[in-house]
Amino acid sequence: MEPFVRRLEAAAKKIKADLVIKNGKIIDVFNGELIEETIAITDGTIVGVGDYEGVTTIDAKGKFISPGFIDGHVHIESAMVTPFQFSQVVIPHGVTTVIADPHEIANVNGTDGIQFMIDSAKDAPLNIYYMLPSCVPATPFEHAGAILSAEDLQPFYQHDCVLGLGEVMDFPSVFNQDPAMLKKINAANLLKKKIDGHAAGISGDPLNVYLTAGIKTDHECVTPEEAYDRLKKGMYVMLREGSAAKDLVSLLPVVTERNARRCLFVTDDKHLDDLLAQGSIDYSISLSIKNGLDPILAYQMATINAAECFDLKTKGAIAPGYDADLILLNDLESVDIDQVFIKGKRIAEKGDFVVTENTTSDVSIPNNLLNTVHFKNFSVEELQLKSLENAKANIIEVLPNKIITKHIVEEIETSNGFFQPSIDKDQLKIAVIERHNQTGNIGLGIVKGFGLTAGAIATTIAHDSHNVVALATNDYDLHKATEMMKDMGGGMVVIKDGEVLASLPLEISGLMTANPFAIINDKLMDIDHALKEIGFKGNFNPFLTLSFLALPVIPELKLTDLGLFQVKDFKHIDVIL
Ligand SMILES: Nc1ncnc2[nH]cnc12
Ligand SMILES: [Mn+2]
Repeated sequence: MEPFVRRLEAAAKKIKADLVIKNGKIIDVFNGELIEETIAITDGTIVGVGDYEGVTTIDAKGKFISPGFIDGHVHIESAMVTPFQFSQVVIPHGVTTVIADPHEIANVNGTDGIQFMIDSAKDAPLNIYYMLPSCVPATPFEHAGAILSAEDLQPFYQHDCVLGLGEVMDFPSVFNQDPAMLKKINAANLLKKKIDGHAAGISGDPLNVYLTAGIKTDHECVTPEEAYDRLKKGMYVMLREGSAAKDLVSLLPVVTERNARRCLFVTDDKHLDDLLAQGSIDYSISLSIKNGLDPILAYQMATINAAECFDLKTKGAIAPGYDADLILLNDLESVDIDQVFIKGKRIAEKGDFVVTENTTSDVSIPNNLLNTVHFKNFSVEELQLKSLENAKANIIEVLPNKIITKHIVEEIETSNGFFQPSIDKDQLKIAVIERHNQTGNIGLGIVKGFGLTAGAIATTIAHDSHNVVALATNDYDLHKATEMMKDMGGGMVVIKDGEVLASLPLEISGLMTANPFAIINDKLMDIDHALKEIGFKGNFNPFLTLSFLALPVIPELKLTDLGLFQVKDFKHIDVIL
């Protein structure tokens, strides 16, 4: 019997459902209530909520049953693992669907990177949808490993997993009607696809340009006022709780019974160790409830709101015709997950991944995604920053758990005509080394707020162009750290007195590794210990924070391979005044 007919027969109780789940307290996301009914599932689809019998019966024993959680905006690469591995990490946390934006790997390997992410997702039990990278490179003020045009993106719209155009970050290119950007936006609108926004620091009338262009979401709000302004204009607001950007609690005051349906949860960028230790959207729910949000609103934000934002018509609810992506919970407020089902199949139990038929992705890594760190050798002297006695400088000040930075001006120490990093003043040297096109570009700057007392750190995760970004207390360790990036083919490294204290190779585009996530987590622990040896005491993730200092579309002051960049005026400025 054809599956569709089987489902109708099961719905009509003319045949038994494949599976029924009895005695559960179901979250009815439409009425916002708990209902005690039986869920009938056939061919992975919910065919009935009511009084049903099934070939197999699961007794939920009074547990709560939620629709599977949806992460509305995530860069999978930021977890440093492949989509297949990523699904094994997030499913035990109740995430059954993600909308991902592969612009990280696209900035390194262009369309080959996007294709790899789509192929790698096919093996994964997690429902992975993609938004196509709209800004590669993010701005004209940096060099990435690719330049993606509307023509490059067009073929990918044929994939069912592609929902639309990913976060439009280059606001001036929309505001000034740059032809290349308008072509990408028009293509998505003509195909009636979704378009994600990124409107960091933009409010009031200029924001109308985004909405008029069809850009309907934003994940960059850092204040309730910004969120309110976006909701008023018809935007969906994505409350972000990631590893570097933790904006959820400060945004919660904007959420009311009346507007909650236009709010959803996203992680955006969450490191593997945070996902394993803290969780994903499950953590966002529990954190929201802990901070006073009504539990039902929180579960609606994590499920049906995200599904409706992206027109996923069979996701986000426990109702006939919806996919049987659901979670059994022991407790709603603490989001204590007992079992996770995807399309009616039990995938995770008590926080562990239930072995499914395929536990390793059989997608091989294309060669051109390996060994992607290319830059000419340079001397330590080329890392020096010319300065004057008693000079002042434009300095990037980092804020814990934020990806925005402050632009401050301070007096710096100078000797022999060059800037001297100062541990007392917490003024460290930062460098961005272009690694894709052998341009030889080295952007130099000064950063405050990391508090390192020795050594250097470097990584090839440097949003969004993913050049090498390095931070140091001295030029020798800075040079060694950047050299290690080339030797390792990308990743993360901690250096002290010329020695490698800890490292994590990321062989795929310098962003991810195909190694099992457990191995990566151990190496991240080693890195945490090594960070302490160079004096890091902050309550934030220094590598993730460092990785955002090269992203010139997030206020206030950032650094690209072309130099210091003042975001509000969208222009480069000198370091030394
Ligand atoms: N929040 C963000 N905005 C733009 N690019 C990003 N890459 C990773 N996170 C990002
Ligand atoms: Mn963004």
